[in-house]
Amino acid sequence: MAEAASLLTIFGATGDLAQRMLLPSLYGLQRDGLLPPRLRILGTARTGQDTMAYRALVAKAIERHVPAGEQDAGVLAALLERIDYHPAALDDPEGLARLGGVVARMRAGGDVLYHLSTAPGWYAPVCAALGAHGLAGEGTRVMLEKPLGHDLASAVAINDDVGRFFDEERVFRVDHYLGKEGVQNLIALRFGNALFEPLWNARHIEQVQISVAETVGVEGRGDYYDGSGAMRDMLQNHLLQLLCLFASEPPSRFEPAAVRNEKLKVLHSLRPIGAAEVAAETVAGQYLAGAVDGVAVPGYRDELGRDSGTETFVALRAQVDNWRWKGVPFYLRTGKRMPRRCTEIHVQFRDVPHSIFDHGGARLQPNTLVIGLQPQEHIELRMMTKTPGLDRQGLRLSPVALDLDMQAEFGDLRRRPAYERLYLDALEGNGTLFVRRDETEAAWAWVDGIRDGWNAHQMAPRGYQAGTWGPARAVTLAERHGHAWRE
Ligand SMILES: NC(=O)C1=CN([C@@H]2O[C@H](COP(=O)(O)OP(=O)(O)OC[C@H]3O[C@@H](n4cnc5c(N)ncnc54)[C@H](OP(=O)(O)O)[C@@H]3O)[C@@H](O)[C@H]2O)C=CC1
Ligand SMILES: O=C1O[C@H](COP(=O)(O)O)[C@@H](O)[C@H](O)[C@H]1O
Repeated sequence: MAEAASLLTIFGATGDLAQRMLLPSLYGLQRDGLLPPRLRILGTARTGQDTMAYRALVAKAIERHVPAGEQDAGVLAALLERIDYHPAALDDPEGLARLGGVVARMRAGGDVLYHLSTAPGWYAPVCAALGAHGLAGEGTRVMLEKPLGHDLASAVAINDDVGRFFDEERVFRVDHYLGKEGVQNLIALRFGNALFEPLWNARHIEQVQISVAETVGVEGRGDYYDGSGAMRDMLQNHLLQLLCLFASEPPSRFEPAAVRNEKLKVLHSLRPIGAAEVAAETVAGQYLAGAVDGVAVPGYRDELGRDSGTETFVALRAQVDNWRWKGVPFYLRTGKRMPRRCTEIHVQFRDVPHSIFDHGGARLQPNTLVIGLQPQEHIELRMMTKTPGLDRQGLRLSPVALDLDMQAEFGDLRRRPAYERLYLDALEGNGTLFVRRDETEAAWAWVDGIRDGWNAHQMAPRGYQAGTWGPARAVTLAERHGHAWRE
């Protein structure tokens, strides 16, 4: 493991992501005493301001985005004490050279973590400038925000540009879902219990559903989102990462190479969905005006203020062609303006081979396991049990849920932003919960095949009313195979 960084330099330190997520996460780490003791933080952006003005912006961001019950003047003061600001326009070589001087001074011979929280178009010039000033060598690492390209070719170009200055072990590609407690709990559930592994395969599992539903629309990010859509914004990264963690073989260790090698094998086993399959195996949708939580909301095009063929919903049936998963459908879906916010994995086990309880029309229901990631973390195992009481026809059975509620189990848990985990790990040089180059490129290759198929058929997204679970066609996608989405 690398030495803990002595300097964190955040590019884009005045931006929305920095204010809503990054600074509150650093505050959380400061509060829990988890920041490396010597760590200094250097914020940089285009805005011309001094350190005191930037510290005032940080204080305001903490006040707005950290829950009131977690705010503490002493913690804030200690965090602000670590922070400096230096303005630099990324298209100004002299400005970048001056910034380089500040970095060289502040790192004081220690390791540096650069977090590029800017538009990806800046990654290449920033890395080149760091390289030119001798600030990209050993002891430095770089954390990259998504989107990492909009297709395979653009992802390769970004990776090549960054790779000219930073070796792969020093590149930390963010998928913030990997920093979520619930996602790490999926890893714990699978590899910390002997119970599930024997059942975790096509012999015992009938179907798997991975749903990431959002109630929000595009929230002022319309310009970015309209060039992206649900497939590239969510499915290419977050949903495929969840699929990989669910479906991978057990890694030999919880360490970067072992975990990422196993995830990569899953991506390579995904059966391509191309022009011949897209109509049957995928559904794209775009929300129309409707109501979410009883509040009327406009349609996507009205929100955007222009016409658009971008999908805000996608559902598909994926197949992982390997010994473990042959024949098991993985239904993935994600969408904006759904009825409720919910990220969960639903596993349906196979029916019992022969039922001894088939009397009076009674039917056994298959066991199900629900791994809830958001908004609450919970694990629910649904099993058939005897219905209490007497019945002339024999035993009657009912489904009952064994429910593990993490809040109830572990007390009043603080909801940690994913970036707390990600910063902690990147500062210490641990890439286990970051995405390796080959993973992101394999994910793009698979998604590009689907998008090429859509383009070949000129498939336009189907409308769905805001506040519903997507176009009716998404229901038939599963029903055709005898399955139903869990809602
Ligand atoms: N916001 C979000 O929820 C999410 C964002 N991301 C990604 O994070 C990155 C940042 O996003 P976000 O914070 O929303 O973007 P913003 O547009 O809010 O912020 C952009 C930041 O980049 C700086 N910047 C822009 N142009 C220049 C320039 N020429 N020279 C120097 N600095 C410049 C801005 O500085 P200044 O203010 O001084 O102009 C600002 O600090 C993007 O890659 C985005 O895709 C990923 C997931 C979610
Ligand atoms: O990466 C993204 O994720 C958010 C959803 O993240 P969550 O942590 O709130 O589940 C999504 O809204 C955004 O469009 C996307 O870029």
